[in-house]
Amino acid sequence: MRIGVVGAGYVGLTTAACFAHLGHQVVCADVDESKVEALNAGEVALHEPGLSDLVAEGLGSGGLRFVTGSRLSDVDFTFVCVQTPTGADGEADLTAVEEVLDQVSGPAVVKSTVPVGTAAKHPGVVSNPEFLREGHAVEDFLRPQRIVVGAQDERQARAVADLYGATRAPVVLTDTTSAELVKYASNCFLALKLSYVNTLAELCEHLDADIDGVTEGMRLDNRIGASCLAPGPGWGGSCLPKDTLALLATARTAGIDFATLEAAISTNHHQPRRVVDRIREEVGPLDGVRIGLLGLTFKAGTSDLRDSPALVVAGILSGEGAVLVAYDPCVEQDRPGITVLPSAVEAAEGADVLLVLTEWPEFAELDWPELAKRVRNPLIFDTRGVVPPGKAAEAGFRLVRTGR
Ligand SMILES: NC(=O)C1=CN([C@@H]2O[C@H](COP(=O)(O)OP(=O)(O)OC[C@H]3O[C@@H](n4cnc5c(N)ncnc54)[C@H](O)[C@@H]3O)[C@@H](O)[C@H]2O)C=CC1
Ligand SMILES: O=C(O)[C@H]1O[C@H](OP(=O)(O)OP(=O)(O)OC[C@H]2O[C@@H](n3ccc(=O)[nH]c3=O)[C@H](O)[C@@H]2O)[C@H](O)[C@@H](O)[C@@H]1O
Repeated sequence: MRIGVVGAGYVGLTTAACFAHLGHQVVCADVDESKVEALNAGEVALHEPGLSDLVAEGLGSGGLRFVTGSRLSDVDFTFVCVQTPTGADGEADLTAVEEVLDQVSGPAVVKSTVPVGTAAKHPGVVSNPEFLREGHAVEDFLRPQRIVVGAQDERQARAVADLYGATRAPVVLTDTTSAELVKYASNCFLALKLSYVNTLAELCEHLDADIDGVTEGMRLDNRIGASCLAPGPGWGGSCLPKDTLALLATARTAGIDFATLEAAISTNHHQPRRVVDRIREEVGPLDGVRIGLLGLTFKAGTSDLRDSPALVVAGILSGEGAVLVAYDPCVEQDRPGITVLPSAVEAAEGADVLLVLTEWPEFAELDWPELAKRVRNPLIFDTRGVVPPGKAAEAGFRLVRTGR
């Protein structure tokens, strides 16, 4: 099939490259001219395993090309993959989506996360929400756990589902409104789980229990499931925060009191402050205290800093006068109030505290004796549970772990 994709961000570029890999003829448009130029030269700025290879494969075979703009012609389907940031009152801002939909001539398929009821306002528009995780975008697209397609008639829905043919995932065909709600319902459920576990971690600290043991016992129950049970400095990223606010706004408009979702959001706001409070309890006032941050991205496996809880924690620390340096395997540029250094050892130089904010696996393998030589005070706060307690203790560090 001839597939058009509008938007070459995380979702659009992955969609375009993967559909080309599945044998379709794909053209991907973006308004960002420099992005399009780089992509046509095979340069992929996103840190996504396998994505550069698929883009190179598509460009090489002629099955994938990039153009500047929003309007595509001579395609069988146009996938809309532009951003939907938080707008007024928490609702998703549909400016970019509406702009693209106004220009599509043939069948349009919305992959962007849009408020429930959006597709129904546009005759013939199909909803096909995307569930990929950053850092696993290609893997999740090619081996999805499900494909959800909402359409006004079943034949149209089936035609869109068939585009994924080779992925053999379970397919849910439904109406557009339900498909749009599946997306928000899923992201918000993950947020509920994460806020629940972050509060459990806080409780563990007061009860002298160990969150790792607690979640190990929970995750063996299939009904609970194994994912989203690792506590951290709060959930972030470009989607969970905006999608929780958007569903809450939808519920408010419908006159529904979505108390569990509201609680998940307010619990999350409390997490960065909790990290800072715990550090202050240990070291006293933070003015002039040098802190070596390990990790800045919103989670491991991505270079994405959008809505990163690590940056929220850093902002509070900096507001209290702490001096911040950082190391992150995927971040090179300084951030406001944070000097970014090229290695963990350099971030440890002269530090009063080391603070782990992202669960990069390499943080489990750091040269602890070398770090211990560099710091001024051998104290580590680990909000992600990645630092091996035995090795840290052997090197002379005192380790404080969230939820333990
Ligand atoms: N990032 C993720 O992991 C996931 C995101 N989503 C949803 O997918 C949508 C897109 O998200 P991302 O890919 O992260 O966004 P992004 O911000 O990375 O990419 C959006 C792209 O669209 C382009 N664009 C904007 N307006 C345009 C227009 N009128 N014509 C052509 N191009 C235009 C931008 O230049 C940008 O390159 C959002 O609704 C998001 O909620 C859904 C699942 C996963
Ligand atoms: O709509 C979206 O954009 C996507 O949002 C999330 O994907 P993503 O934002 O890539 O991140 P997750 O891996 O879900 O993590 C979200 C946040 O929760 C945190 N988290 C996750 C898991 C966990 O056990 N503990 C934990 O603190 C992460 O550090 C991160 O800050 C969903 O997992 C995807 O299914 C969805 O498609």
